[in-house]
Amino acid sequence: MILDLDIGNTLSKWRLKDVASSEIRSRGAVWTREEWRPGSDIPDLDVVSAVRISSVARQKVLQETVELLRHEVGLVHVARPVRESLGVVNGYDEPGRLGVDRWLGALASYQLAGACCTVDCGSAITIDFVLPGGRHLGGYILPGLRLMKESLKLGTRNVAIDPDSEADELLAPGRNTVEAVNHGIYMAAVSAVNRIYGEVCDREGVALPLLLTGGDARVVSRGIRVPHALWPDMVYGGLEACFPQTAAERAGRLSGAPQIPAPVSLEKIRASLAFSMLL
Ligand SMILES: Nc1ncnc2c1ncn2[C@@H]1O[C@H](COP(=O)(O)OP(=O)(O)O)[C@@H](O)[C@H]1O
Ligand SMILES: CC(C)(COP(=O)(O)O)[C@@H](O)C(=O)NCCC(=O)O
Ligand SMILES: [K+]
Repeated sequence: MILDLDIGNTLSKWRLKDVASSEIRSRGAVWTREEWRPGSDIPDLDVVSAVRISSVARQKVLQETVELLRHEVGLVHVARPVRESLGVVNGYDEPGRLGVDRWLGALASYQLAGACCTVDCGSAITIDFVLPGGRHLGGYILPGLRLMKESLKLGTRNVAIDPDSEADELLAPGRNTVEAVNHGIYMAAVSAVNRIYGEVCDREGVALPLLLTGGDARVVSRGIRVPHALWPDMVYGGLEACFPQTAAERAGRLSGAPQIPAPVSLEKIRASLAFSMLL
């Protein structure tokens, strides 16, 4: 089995993948701030022959995790952002400073769609762009839904936005504090994604495929006006692309990869941008 780890600022996600069949056997998540120890929440390491890690948590979390795993597993791959990989050229002035989750998401999406806007809705919401040809432009970082809510300190942090709510409901004026906060931050997040996507496509003169991932991707998706795909395993896809272990991975097939809907035309993107600027 391959153990894939995606350690974010809030949750450490894991999944076990069968080397022979390339199937995902199990998955789970633990809070990152709690010490990460194999146990009831974590799979049995006896069956693991290789580990692949993406981590944006404190250095210490990664160090401890790697130390622990090296004792038990022969092969431990830790992903790092680099200047160029798999046809993508990192847009950061200092490539090593780009969050590795952003880098892996961009690599996976570029492999799948040839060019992309990737949106990772986790503790932070990150938006990255890769042009046809592989130039990563850099991106945007804003607080995620949960962080925005916590920063208001209105005692609403434990009331999550129901991911099944309709966008129309979430965009209506709130009639109590929880609603007002939830709808406010929702509006902030989806407006930013819609606007940034439109601005960058306009600027670069290309309608890019749009892909979403992260714990809040489903709910953010409801407010995105243009065609897009949800890919919960996008960061894992980057690990597969960087450190292929199975026959399917070596052939470039990324697990759980979605169908990518054709983006709307650049003319439409520009028209909607012009309209929003009138308001
Ligand atoms: N069951 C859940 N437990 C915790 N957070 C969740 C859950 N479902 C959705 N979320 C949302 O997902 C976010 C975490 O998403 P994730 O992509 O795992 O973030 P990160 O990679 O930063 O750890 C939380 O901030 C929260 O808003
Ligand atoms: C921006 C992030 C905090 C997002 O992390 P996440 O929300 O997935 O936990 C992470 O990608 C990170 O630490 N990046 C380093 C800074 C940068 O990308 O510029
Ligand atoms: K994120």
